[in-house]
Amino acid sequence: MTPSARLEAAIEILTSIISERRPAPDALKGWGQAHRFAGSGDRAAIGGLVYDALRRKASSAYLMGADTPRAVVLGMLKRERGLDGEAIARLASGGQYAPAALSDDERARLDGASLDGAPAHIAGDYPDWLDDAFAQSFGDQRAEEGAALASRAPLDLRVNTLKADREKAAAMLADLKPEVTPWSPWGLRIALAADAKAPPIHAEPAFIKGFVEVQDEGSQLAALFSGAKPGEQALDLCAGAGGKTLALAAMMENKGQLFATDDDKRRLAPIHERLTRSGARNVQVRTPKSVHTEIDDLQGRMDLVLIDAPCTGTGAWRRNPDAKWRMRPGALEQRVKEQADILDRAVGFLKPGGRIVYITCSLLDAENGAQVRGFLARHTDFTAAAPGEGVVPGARRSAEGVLLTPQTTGTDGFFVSVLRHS
Ligand SMILES: C[S@@+](CC[C@H](N)C(=O)[O-])C[C@H]1O[C@@H](n2cnc3c(N)ncnc32)[C@H](O)[C@@H]1O
Repeated sequence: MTPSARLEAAIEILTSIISERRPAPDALKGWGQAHRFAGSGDRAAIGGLVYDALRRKASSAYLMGADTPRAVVLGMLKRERGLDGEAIARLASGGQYAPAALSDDERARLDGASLDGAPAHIAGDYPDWLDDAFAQSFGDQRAEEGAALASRAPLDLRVNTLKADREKAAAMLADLKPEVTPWSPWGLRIALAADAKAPPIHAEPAFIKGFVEVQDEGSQLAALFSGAKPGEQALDLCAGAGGKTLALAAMMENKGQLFATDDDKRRLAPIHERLTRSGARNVQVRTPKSVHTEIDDLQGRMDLVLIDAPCTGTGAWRRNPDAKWRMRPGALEQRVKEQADILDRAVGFLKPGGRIVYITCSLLDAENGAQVRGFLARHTDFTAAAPGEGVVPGARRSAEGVLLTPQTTGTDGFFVSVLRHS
């Protein structure tokens, strides 16, 4: 396909995402099935255009003075890809399979429009209704924080120290030019170009042998900040597919016990294969039963209960730009209630002096600082602390926890609080 035809396809797919409220992966897959002639390079390039348009939807529409899918895609080429009016006119040529030729107004906007004077939620590309929440978290930095959250994320890997060290893993992955991540002691980073497909990391010998796992550096740091130690008794209460569990297991060097569970057995299922590959031998997976008795025997026995809580996922918008425009206020209320319930449940599993490490991939105070303040008000025998002092100098620290963001630490957004029983 020509670059112009890819652009036309991206406009068509964005139309289906916006007008039919279709999830982006679903719309991209549907288009691929209906256009079998498109090769994998075409599909990756079109996916890159669609995701970049979603990332910069509000600011691109503002530049173009219209919020149609065509305007958003054209504006994105200027805003995200740095193309000038001339280059965009060559793509939108009006030729066969190409988008219609630029109107005079479109051309004028692509040549001259800017974001000067745009409100924070436009310059930061986040939903208008979240502006108060962003202001609470970031004050007058919210446009910059939002813009960083709208950027493309790299591919981060965590080196599994049960099997390899960073040098060895990097040498095995040399073709992909991995770089050491700035903060995590286990991280390797692979930069992704806009049109490049993510490398098939699952097919790399380093992955197959369990030397590396895919994990954002922010998620690695959240695990690091748990302070899990060899010999401890630890419970990962929201283990999901096991991203944090695997990191904790490596920190514990196969000594002590790590229990992993989750409310949803389908989410938990992939953990078994991942644990086998990792060489972790001190992890017991407790699959949920219909009546929740699977971890009753752990009451009062844990040094550490990790809660990687269900949350709005606002911190992961770099990876899932579709989600930010689909999020609704009711989802935040629901998550806040679930988080409070899980925090209260965790208390019973601690031994005296034990700690809860509460993690979200949210940037919203309701799920972070306010959630911790609520917990402390209900449980006066706990204190809160922000972990990781000196590890990540740019991160925002508060009495309740530490907040990592794409803008300050170059990671996904993560909040971590250590709640210690006194
Ligand atoms: C952020 S995800 C966990 C991600 C995982 N820890 C990782 O690092 O890959 C949150 C998880 O919490 C689970 N969850 C939601 N409500 C829960 C509850 N009440 N108790 C336990 N787990 C719950 C969800 O099924 C989901 O897998």
